[in-house]
Amino acid sequence: MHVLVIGTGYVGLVAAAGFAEAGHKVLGIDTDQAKIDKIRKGISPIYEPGLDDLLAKHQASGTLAFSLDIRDGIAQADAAFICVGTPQSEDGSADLQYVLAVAGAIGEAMALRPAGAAPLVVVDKSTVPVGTAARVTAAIAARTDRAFEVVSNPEFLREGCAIDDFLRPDRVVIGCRTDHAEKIMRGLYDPFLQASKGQWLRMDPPSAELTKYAANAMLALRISFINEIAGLCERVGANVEYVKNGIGSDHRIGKYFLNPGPGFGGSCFPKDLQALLKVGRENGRPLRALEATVEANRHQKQVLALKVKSHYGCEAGDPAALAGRRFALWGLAFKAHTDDIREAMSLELIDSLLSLGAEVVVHDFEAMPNVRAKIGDRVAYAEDFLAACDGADALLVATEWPQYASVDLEEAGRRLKEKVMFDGRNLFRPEAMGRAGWTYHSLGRSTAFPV
Ligand SMILES: NC(=O)c1ccc[n+]([C@@H]2O[C@H](COP(=O)([O-])OP(=O)(O)OC[C@H]3O[C@@H](n4cnc5c(N)ncnc54)[C@H](O)[C@@H]3O)[C@@H](O)[C@H]2O)c1
Ligand SMILES: O=c1ccn([C@@H]2O[C@H](COP(=O)(O)OP(=O)(O)O[C@H]3O[C@H](CO)[C@@H](O)[C@H](O)[C@H]3O)[C@@H](O)[C@H]2O)c(=O)[nH]1
Repeated sequence: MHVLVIGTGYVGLVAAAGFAEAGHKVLGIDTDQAKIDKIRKGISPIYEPGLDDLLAKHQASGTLAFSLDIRDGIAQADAAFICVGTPQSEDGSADLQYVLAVAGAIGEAMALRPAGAAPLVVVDKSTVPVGTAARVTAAIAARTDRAFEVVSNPEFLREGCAIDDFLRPDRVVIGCRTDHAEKIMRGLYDPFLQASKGQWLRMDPPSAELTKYAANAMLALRISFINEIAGLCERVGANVEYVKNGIGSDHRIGKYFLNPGPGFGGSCFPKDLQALLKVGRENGRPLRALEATVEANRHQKQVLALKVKSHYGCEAGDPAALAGRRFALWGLAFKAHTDDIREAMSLELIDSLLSLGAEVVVHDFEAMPNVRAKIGDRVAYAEDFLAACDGADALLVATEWPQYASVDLEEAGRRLKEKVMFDGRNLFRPEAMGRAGWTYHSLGRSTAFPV
């Protein structure tokens, strides 16, 4: 089949490479000339494991190409995927200007399709609020009388394992009204569903649109819930890792995606939660559990800074207790295996420490260039994560890069002034840390002291 993928960011680039991998002929479109130039050289503009290889392989074989102009591929396309951004507007709603601009461009270009061609399946893959398929339909129909159908096909990939998520999906959700659209979409996704034994879920477009937001809201709710349970564990002398296993062993709950952390971030959860809250308010159905999820996360993003302040006595009335202290911070990305720092808690933590007069030396395996571009020299950058510890008062962990978990702790301890750690990802076992001479603060577990 012939596929147009419009917008070559995280989602579009992965989808384009993924459909090419399944043997379809794909044309990726973006308005960003520099991005297209880079991709044409086989270089991914984003850090996503495995993506460079797929881009190079399929551009070389001729199944995958890129262009700035939608008109280059519209005539023969069976499906056109809209994968542009839907950022958060000031009022919290999803900003649809890019989606609707693409819809307009598709409408204009439809005249290039042969009269009598099968209806073009236009696919909303961007995360969009309920009712957007209808708005995209209206925007295209205002510009053409050629046949088309708009379907909703939300994307569930996670950054850092996007290729695998795309090629082996748990499920593919399709909101469509006709069998023609379903047949085209099924033809595109069947190879992936066969590989993953994933489910094919056909529904109406509004249900598909809402499924995407509800999925992210449910996942975020789990995280805020376990984070609050972790806070309670600390107060009552329980261990959140045991509690997690205890509740997760019930198959109705499950153990996955239930790790306490320093607050969720990223390009999706924060904005999608706000967009869903807005839809709820607009429709007279406020989503109170979701409001609490957001509020809990706002608090959670401060949790490491609060532990640091309490350890050094700021809260006991000495506001200057952090002045002149130096902290090593491991991890800047909002999670491991990505260079993405959007809504990353590390940035809030840095702000808190700097505002109290501390110095911060940071390390991340992929995200340092993005942080440098955002906050420049407000922090120092260490090329090596052990070097970040040199002369620091304490070590803070914000991102769960696996390399941090297998560090030589003796060496890290030798480089610090004192063996003190604030671990926002529970990478180590408190008892072992205490035995190794550390003061070890983590989440939902009692602080370990040197024994
Ligand atoms: N990033 C994720 O992990 C993820 C996962 C699932 C769903 N989503 C959703 O998918 C959508 C895209 O997200 P993303 O992270 O890929 O965004 P992104 O910002 O990385 O990429 C969007 C791309 O669209 C391009 N673009 C903008 N206007 C255009 C136009 N008129 N024509 C052609 N290209 C245009 C931009 O230049 C950019 O390259 C969003 O709605 C997002 O919520 C993202
Ligand atoms: O047990 C967990 C799991 C995640 N997180 C945090 O939650 C955030 C989001 O993580 P993750 O979901 O892995 O990353 P994303 O790449 O943002 O993916 C989410 O957002 C995408 C965009 O909508 C969806 O497609 C995915 O299904 C959805 O998981 C990060 O800050 C994680 O550190 C935790 O704190 N504990």
